Amino acid sequence: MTDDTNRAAEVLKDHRASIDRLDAILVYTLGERFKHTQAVGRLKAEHALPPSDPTREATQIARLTNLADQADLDPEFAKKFLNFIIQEVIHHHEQHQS
Ligand SMILES: C=C(O[C@@H]1C=C(C(=O)O)C=C[C@H]1O)C(=O)O
Repeated sequence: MTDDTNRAAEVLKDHRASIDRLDAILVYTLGERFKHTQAVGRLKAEHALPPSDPTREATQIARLTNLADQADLDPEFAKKFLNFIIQEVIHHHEQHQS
């Protein structure tokens, strides 16, 4: 291996260590978010509220799109990602009500 290749391997290792830490943050963050949404689901079931709230979702999408812009994250990706999570939450809420 050349010095150049060795340096590249070190840089790659450092990036991957950061990626692993960030992935852990994402997983723990999602775990905490789902704890709250499950509590919301129980509350909605107890009070006969609908599983989804399109007005709240639209507010969140607008907020996240704006944050994504500031964070150099593709806003379309941020939107798709949040929608994906929200659909899972709504599915949980439907299960609470059945
Ligand atoms: C968590 C809620 O339920 C649903 C899920 C949402 C979410 O995951 O952020 C937002 C709105 C609702 O469609 C809520 O009403 O706040």
